[in-house]
Amino acid sequence: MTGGRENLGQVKNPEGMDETLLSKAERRDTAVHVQGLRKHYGEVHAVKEVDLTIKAGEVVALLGPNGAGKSTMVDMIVGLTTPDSGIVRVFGLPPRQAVLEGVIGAMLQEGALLDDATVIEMVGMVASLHKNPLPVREALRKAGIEELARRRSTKLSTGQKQRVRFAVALVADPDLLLLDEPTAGMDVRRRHEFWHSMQEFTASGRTVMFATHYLEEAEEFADRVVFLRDGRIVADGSVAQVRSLAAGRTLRATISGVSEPAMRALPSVVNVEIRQDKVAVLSSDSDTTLRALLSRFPHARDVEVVGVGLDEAFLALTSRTRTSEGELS
Ligand SMILES: Nc1ncnc2c1ncn2[C@@H]1O[C@H](COP(=O)(O)OP(=O)(O)OP(=O)(O)O)[C@@H](O)[C@H]1O
Repeated sequence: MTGGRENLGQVKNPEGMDETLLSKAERRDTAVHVQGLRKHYGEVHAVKEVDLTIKAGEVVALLGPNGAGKSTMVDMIVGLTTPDSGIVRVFGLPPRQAVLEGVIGAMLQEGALLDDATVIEMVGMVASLHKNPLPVREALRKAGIEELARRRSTKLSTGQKQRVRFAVALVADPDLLLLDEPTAGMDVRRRHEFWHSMQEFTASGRTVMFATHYLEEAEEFADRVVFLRDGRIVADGSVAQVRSLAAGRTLRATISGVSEPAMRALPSVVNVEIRQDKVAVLSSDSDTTLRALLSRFPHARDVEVVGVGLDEAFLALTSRTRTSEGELS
């Protein structure tokens, strides 16, 4: 750590948890700091004890199946949902303060638009709430909706509404953009335009965290992928790690009397599924795994090796338990 640290001690934050104060330099370099975050709704534990740090300038995709807790996480980072316990800091600030200071721009799934206002009026209203907003026309241009400026929100398509929400998020000229399924409802061309605008934003070194169901988007636009399942981070790695996993192969075979630990013990095995005597093994190096499998189980029958799609890699990842470091192996 560099100099300038103001306080190295542990303090009690308002939620009653210990928190290490960040130095000025760390506050500048750490876009999101989440520690021991939990949220439940009745019986449902939407987010369970999540720790996450995002450095300034990172583009992070939050992936996970329906109900994994992605929106709850995003809502807590934006300050719309209060955690049961845990800490959230955005560039060292509590979420609501970060929003008020224009540090966070958010584009949420259910972000309401005013029926009677035009697009330019809505974005203008939000701009007037911030200290140093972008000129409204510039926010519209960046979101690719200049031509919709005089349109009322009742006359917008789903994809157009998403882009208006994007302009609302951009107009604060934030350091961190939080996006919850930003391209939902957009066709392929609009999706590309959207991500093009986003790249313009990230090129200036700003931080983005987006929740998505689309692996291709995560692969193409994120530096880092965080997988959530059942309210926990089950994997956290660079896009290169995910790519190498997706470049793996599945070996299928029929092996009588097979056990999961025996299959997991084979080299380069990432995931194992067994149904009766049918085995499917996800491998990051299928040649090595195949040689070991045939040597260990010479009676294996119907052996085949097939490519793994991103979807399969994703399912394998989200069905695994987290390693001690939380990294992809
Ligand atoms: N306001 C709420 N009241 C009750 N339960 C909720 C509420 N919000 C979320 N949940 C529950 O918490 C869990 C996590 O939901 P969340 O919306 O965070 O997941 P998600 O990963 O964003 O899902 P999706 O991809 O479907 O949007 C789910 O079981 C959901 O039903």
